[in-house]
Amino acid sequence: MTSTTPPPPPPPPLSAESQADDAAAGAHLIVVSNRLPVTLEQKGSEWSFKLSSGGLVSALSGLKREMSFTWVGWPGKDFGADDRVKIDNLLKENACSAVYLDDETAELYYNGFANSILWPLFHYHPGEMIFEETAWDAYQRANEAFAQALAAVVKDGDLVWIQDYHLMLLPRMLRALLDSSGRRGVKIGWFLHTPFPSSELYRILPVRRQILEGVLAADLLGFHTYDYARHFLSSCTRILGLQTAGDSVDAGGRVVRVGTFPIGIDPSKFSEALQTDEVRGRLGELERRFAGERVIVGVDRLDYIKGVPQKLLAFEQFLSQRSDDAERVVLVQVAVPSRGDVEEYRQLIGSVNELVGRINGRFGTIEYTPIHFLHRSVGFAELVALYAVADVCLITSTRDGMNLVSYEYVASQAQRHGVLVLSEFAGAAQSLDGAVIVNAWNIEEVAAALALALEMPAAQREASFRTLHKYVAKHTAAYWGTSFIAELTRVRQAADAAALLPPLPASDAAAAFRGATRRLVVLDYDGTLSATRTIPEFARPSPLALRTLQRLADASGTLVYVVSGRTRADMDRWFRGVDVGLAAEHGLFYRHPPTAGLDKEWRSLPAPADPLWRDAVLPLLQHYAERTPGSFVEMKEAGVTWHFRNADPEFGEWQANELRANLERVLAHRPLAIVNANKAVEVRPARVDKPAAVRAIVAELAGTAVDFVLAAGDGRADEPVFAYLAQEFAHVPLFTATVGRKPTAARYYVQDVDAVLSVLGKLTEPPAN
Ligand SMILES: O=P(O)(O)OC[C@H]1O[C@H](O[C@H]2O[C@H](CO)[C@@H](O)[C@H](O)[C@H]2O)[C@H](O)[C@@H](O)[C@@H]1O
Ligand SMILES: O=c1ccn([C@@H]2O[C@H](COP(=O)(O)OP(=O)(O)O)[C@@H](O)[C@H]2O)c(=O)[nH]1
Repeated sequence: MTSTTPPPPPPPPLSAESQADDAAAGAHLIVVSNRLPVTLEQKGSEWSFKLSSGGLVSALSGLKREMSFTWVGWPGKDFGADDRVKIDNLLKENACSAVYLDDETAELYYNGFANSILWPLFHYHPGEMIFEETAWDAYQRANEAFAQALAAVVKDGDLVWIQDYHLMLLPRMLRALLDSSGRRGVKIGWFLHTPFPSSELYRILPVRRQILEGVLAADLLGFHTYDYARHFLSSCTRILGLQTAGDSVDAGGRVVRVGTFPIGIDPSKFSEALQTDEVRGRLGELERRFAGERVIVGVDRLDYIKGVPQKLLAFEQFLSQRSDDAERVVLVQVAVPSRGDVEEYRQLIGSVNELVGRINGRFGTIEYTPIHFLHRSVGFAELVALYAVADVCLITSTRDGMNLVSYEYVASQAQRHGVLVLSEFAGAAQSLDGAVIVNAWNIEEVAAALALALEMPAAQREASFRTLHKYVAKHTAAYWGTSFIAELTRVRQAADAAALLPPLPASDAAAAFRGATRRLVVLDYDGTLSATRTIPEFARPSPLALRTLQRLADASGTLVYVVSGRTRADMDRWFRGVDVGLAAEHGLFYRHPPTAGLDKEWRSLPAPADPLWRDAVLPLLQHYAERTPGSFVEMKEAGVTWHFRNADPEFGEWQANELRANLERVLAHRPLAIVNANKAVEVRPARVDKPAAVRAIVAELAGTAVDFVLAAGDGRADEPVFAYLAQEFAHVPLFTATVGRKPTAARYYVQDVDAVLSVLGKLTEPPAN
């Protein structure tokens, strides 16, 4: 080991503040985490408060200038009523607020569910997972307690940032409470600090749906790496059947943004500590202690995800390959005790102790102890001195959300330019270019990497260090916090409009209906009058839907049109005997109701004639149907549709993208439209769409002084209908509604198909009094 001179001053941190949106300025941020980052101590009858340091606390330091914030979390244990009052006051003075959980709930929620079910599953250890209903109940209770506590402090326009796997039901529970109390413009973000596993593993979880649905009520979901985000998106597609893009989930019409925000540290804390007398003094002592030896450092919570046994075995292998006269190498392993209440962690301690004993017994001498094993936490000065003295930092996590130790080592190595040997299974491996990346399960490979790291020439170490340091200095905890909050502010701007969308006021609509004499009702079919089904044939109108439509049609002066993408044949069959007008194949064909006083025959929009287009399209669609199990081709009179609702959802989307590209090539310059439908790709004559049909219908009703209009639809094809009606009937009582709350051209929203039928039913009911 060479001696160490004081490190150079730290490079200036790159500002992340510039990222913060202007829109975020002045907003109030509420950070929610399982544990409040505080230590509460009682002296006599008084309580004292100390803020702990940590990644999140550092992250918020970057936001303090932009906004005020409050921290909401569990204070670590339950307190009696008298103490609660004092503690609440103390916390309030320090911008914190406690969520109290009784000790049994806290134990079952934290150790029983979060740490015994979600933690092992998310880290690819399903074998360690023990699912118990009582723990799940406690998890729900604890999340509900958080929701109640938050609902008491959240105000209109606040930003709420929820942390981690402990609180995955909270976004949904909180959203429900905020909606029911009429709070507006609250933005909810959620960040996962652990990995999100492959959907193949995630689907083991008995409550997999509830957990996904819980977080999907947020506006922005953050992950450390794109891999984790990708796995999450895939689970949403496979388990909930939702449509996803690379950066979002369509949660029933509400777009939830999914992004990657790799966390960092506050590197100046380490570079500044290295200038202090305490750390320099300790560093000098360590250098003397390890003179003539090379030092490898390991710092991990003693958790099965950290791969400590793998690290010890790799070190043993490395030692076994060294000649007797080679320079001595020691491993200083800090193993911070963790989660001792959980059985798997207790077992780990036993096996690690055994390995340390065996290796020290095998390679140790009176003068030389190969492994210095510290089963305890160390103070900050000691930790920084240890990082600084080490020639190599070895991280062998078998899975790890990020791993901040790797960043901290880099931040402490300005002088020595030590080598970081980092498991590819830590999130940090995706960012820390310049580290020696290893498969932690491959003992030979890790042993070889240790040899390589210890022999690496100074110039190469320096070059690697520069790359690593540049990243760590820029992607700080503050940068992480600021980027997430800036994005949360941005994503919500579009969603705000949808959040402000009012529900269709059924009684106002009924009053206007009663007051009118000539009424027009335009209704989409799939997703509006009938819930979407896996097989299109099964989506027949229910007896209730048919009864409701007939009652409407019976109201004198009321013209009801069902405007659908279905074929004339389907529409004819399904609505036989019901006195409604129909539009089929997205408006290509339409027909007036018998009560319109017009000829009842099907009419057709003038579609461009190109009789041969099917010859070009059909073989291509059939080719995709054969190659995509579960998909099929539906022939319509004028259009043709390839459905993939029943195919593997990801493979289906992939094939649909490919098919669209091929169709665009084959159909270039033909008067045809390639339409992205819900889990389907449709080809049909161009310039035929629903608003064109509604326009034609209205034109043919000319002379009819319509004095009430109601329209409802759930899809993208219905949006131009709403826009057209708003323009055409600007001076008439107009009730347009999208099904499901989302950005829309409609004036209102209706929750779902049942709610649509209920609103339609109310129109013809006699007034309440
Ligand atoms: O306090 P414990 O329950 O014992 O656990 C400590 C923390 O472990 C997890 O940390 C994760 O977050 C780090 C920062 O994002 C990341 O580097 C690491 O890979 C993760 O394991 C856990 O998510 C926290 O809730 C715990 O407090
Ligand atoms: O005795 C110690 C040794 C380390 N650490 C800190 O524990 C954190 C570990 O974070 P990491 O992301 O590596 O893993 P986690 O434990 O969160 O899974 C780092 O900030 C370390 O500095 C600590 O608190 N006490």
